[in-house]
Amino acid sequence: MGTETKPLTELLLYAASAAMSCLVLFFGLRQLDPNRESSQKALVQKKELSKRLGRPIIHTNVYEDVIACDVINPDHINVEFDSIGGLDNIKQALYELVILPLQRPELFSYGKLLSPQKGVLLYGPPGTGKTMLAKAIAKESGAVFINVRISNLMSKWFGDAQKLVAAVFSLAYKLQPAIIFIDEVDSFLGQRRSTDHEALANMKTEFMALWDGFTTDQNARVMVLAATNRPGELDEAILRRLPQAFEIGIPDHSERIKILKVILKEEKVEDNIDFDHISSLCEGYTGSDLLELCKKAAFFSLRDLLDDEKKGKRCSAPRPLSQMDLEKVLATSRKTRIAASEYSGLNSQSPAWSGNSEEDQES
Ligand SMILES: Nc1ncnc2c1ncn2[C@@H]1O[C@H](COP(=O)(O)OP(=O)(O)OP(=O)(O)O)[C@@H](O)[C@H]1O
Repeated sequence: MGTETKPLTELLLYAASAAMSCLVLFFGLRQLDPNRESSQKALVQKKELSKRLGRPIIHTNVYEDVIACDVINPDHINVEFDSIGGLDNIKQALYELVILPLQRPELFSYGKLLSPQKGVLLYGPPGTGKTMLAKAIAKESGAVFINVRISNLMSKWFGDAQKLVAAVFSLAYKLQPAIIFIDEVDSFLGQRRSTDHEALANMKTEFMALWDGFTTDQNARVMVLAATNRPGELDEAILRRLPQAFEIGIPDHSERIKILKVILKEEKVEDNIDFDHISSLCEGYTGSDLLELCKKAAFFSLRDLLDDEKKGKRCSAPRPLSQMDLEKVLATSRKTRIAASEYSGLNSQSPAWSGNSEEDQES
């Protein structure tokens, strides 16, 4: 090898080792990045969202990326108003107050009287369908559903919680129409206590300020839906921002019939089920209890199929669910109005707007 090629070889070697060092540094730092996993997840979500919106990926900051993980594309929500049994008056009111302004904002631009609500509260016992209703609203209005998890904001991102709260609103604005859903709102925006951590107090203040900003912005197709089992624990300042509140109470007899029919709509069931009778055996049951009842009842037909198989019979599918299956479950469960009584105990100091409760209507 000639003496003139030696410097060239050395140069190449230097270049190769410098390139290797850069690569090692680059990949090493990427591995050490604590936000790597959530950024990757958020990028996938962003691509999905941009596909639905039919436009390039929106520019987001790192905080919005974290929130993007909790954004649900309405096309992927499998709950619609028809999947909810009962609550007919509430569904109608929510259509006018929430869905219409998101779908057809131009209708609400004539004068102040028709200016859209920016926040609605759903309150009532657990399992009565508040989350389901919020998702159905997002589905029906084509709005992205941002499920704000306070635990997410407060846990590993504790120091940045205020920035994350800001990101909830800025992302909602970028993706509008959008619904910001805050489940268990009392745990986040409940009455202020002297024991509240400073970060939580700051987060609440930030949330209220941003919310007020949206309320006055006519171009924002963003709605806050809040849900709680403990309306009595909400801060006065929050109640003022949620003038429209709906009690999602324990269903009555006719609503239970509707819920049972909705739950069993797509299932294989016998034609002669006496829904009126079954409903009368389910006093105090919530929609969630009724779902559990039907799930347990469905196991009887599965057990029959397995028994038949043991006896050497060939069965292609379990038999349809029968009235007897439902009655058997009801006979073994001692479920009464526990949920209802717990609820009224929890909310003995009900706010002024909770006057028309299920209990009142029935008595
Ligand atoms: N009115 C209803 N019609 C049909 N199904 C219902 C109804 N209410 C509740 N369910 C069933 O119960 C499940 C639980 O309801 P959901 O989570 O919406 O209740 P929730 O009021 O938000 O409860 P929590 O306060 O515990 O969050 C729903 O996913 C649905 O399957």
